Amino acid sequence: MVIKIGSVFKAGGLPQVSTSPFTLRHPSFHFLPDSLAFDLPLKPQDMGSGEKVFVYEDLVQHKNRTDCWLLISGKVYDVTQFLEEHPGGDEVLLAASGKDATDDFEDVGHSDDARELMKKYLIGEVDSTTVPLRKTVKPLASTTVTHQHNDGPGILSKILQFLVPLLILGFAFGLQFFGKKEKTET
Ligand code: HEM
Repeated sequence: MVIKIGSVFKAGGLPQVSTSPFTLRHPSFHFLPDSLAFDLPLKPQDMGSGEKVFVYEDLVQHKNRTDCWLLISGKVYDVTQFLEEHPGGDEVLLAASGKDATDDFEDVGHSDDARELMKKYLIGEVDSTTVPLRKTVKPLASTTVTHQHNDGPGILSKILQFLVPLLILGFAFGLQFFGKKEKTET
């Protein structure tokens, strides 16, 4: 039976770690008598700096004007008090809550001051194993179409432009030649 050190359990909707600073008691094994219950030794760095560890699903419950959390680069920020002050407006923050907002945040190109300010709202981090993978795959159709435009029809139409007049010319000469031949025979 393997337990990942640093895994999170929820009690009353909130993730919890055991009260002892370097141990974590997993509730999945609550059926074990206390004498058999095991505490996993945790190194201080596993605990972070006393920050809470959340699961990704927790974010869904904090995406409104009175309770707004952001997930940026694995860290969770409670920006409820910052909504009104945010220079980019509250709407963008609300739209970026309830999901991984890393790309939204980075796309804006926030200043160093903004990154410093973030620390004020940091409340914990998210268990990375609970975060869905980000989709970065480009649609296949667009690459195929570009490819076809460059090679396929381009070359084919050039060949046809050259061949069609030649064929018409050959056909005309052929008709003339056979027409003359028939006349001389009669
Ligand atoms: C804790 C999180 C955040 C903090 C502390 C923060 C802070 C700031 C600050 C200080 C600025 C002023 C410009 C600068 O110094 O870079 C700013 C601008 C802006 N932020 Fe944020 N921001 C946060 C998250 C986000 C997120 C998730 C978005 C989502 C798209 C966002 C969108 C914007 C936009 C659109 C602007 C305006 C940029 C402009 O007008 O040039 N911010 N933010």
